[in-house]
Amino acid sequence: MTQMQNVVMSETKSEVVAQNKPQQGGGYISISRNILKNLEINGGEGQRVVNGLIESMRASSPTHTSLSQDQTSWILHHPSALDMFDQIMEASRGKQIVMFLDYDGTLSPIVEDPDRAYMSNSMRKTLRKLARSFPTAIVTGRCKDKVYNFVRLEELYYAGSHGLDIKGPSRSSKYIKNRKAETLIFQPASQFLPMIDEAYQKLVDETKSIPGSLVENNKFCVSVHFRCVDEKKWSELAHQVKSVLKNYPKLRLTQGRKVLEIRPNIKWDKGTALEFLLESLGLANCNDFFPIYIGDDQSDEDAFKKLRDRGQGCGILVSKFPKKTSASYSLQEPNEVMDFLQRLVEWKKVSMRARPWMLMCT
Ligand SMILES: O=P(O)(O)OC[C@H]1O[C@H](O[C@H]2O[C@H](CO)[C@@H](O)[C@H](O)[C@H]2O)[C@H](O)[C@@H](O)[C@@H]1O
Repeated sequence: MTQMQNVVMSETKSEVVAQNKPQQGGGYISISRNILKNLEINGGEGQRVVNGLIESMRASSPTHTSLSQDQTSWILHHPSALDMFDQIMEASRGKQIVMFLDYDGTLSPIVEDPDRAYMSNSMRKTLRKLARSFPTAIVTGRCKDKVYNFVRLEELYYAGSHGLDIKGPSRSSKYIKNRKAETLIFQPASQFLPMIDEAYQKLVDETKSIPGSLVENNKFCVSVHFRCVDEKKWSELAHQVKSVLKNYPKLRLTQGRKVLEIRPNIKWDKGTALEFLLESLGLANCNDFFPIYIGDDQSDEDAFKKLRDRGQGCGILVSKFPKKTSASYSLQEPNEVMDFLQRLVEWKKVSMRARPWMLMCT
């Protein structure tokens, strides 16, 4: 391994198994969502709800190995964005491409220690070029400052805490014409800050007895990681999280990759953040733009769905295995994301050479 920390190789498949396990009334995800919905809205119904949460956590255990959906049929429905590159570019013809990128699992490989989820230098170089070619935003569950420390590019938009903390580029890019965007700062849940801080502290205290658990303060949301927790302890952890949350009906619980995420119970997610950013770019009400959103996690589904509902652009899911998704295309891992972004930059260069007048409309 060349990374500073071992990249987690085995987990994705099992998570996907969980999400595709067929159940009455829909796939695993919908059942899991109902469970979470209960937790969110009613504050839960005691043991039954906690059991549901544990089941959902357990379903992503590495001991589950069989896939319920055939890889070949899934890839037919979600073909590789690299294989479909020309078709995607054809669909964007005459439109301004706008790039939205998730961070963990998309720009950086999944690792055990969230503080060491470094992005490679070649990915950084690629991103820099990308931002010179198209307006580019990072949309992440991480707190904005933390993700900025990993990415370190001033020319990007950053939407941290699942879009609850948005900031425009501090260095201008020739492709960002809306000068107001450069001073953009938006925090739709700032009144939740004291509550989140308090809940964070309580979650730290409550879960400290569980070896391997890690509570991360992402400013407008809190992540309780269980990637390094022995599966036998997941039930205890779920109980602890639930017992803290019952005192915070204004917070809701969602689940990502081996992580429980606690956030304000407001209608704001990566999808609404995407819409907000398009608006800030002055693009929301016109048709001549083409948003591309690339992400790997459950929270990215809100953005994929938003694009589908608007009938604009496309979503690309980063996954090696079949997953229920609203994205149209797939890429297997961050290295493929980098290849795709590099091709975009090249494509832009070539089309500028061929049609320099295009500079007028990009
Ligand atoms: O929206 P994202 O950028 O994908 O952020 C979602 C969560 O990402 C991070 O956790 C995930 O990546 C870690 C590092 O690879 C991994 O250890 C963990 O298991 C994953 O869930 C981040 O640490 C969380 O705070 C984000 O909510």
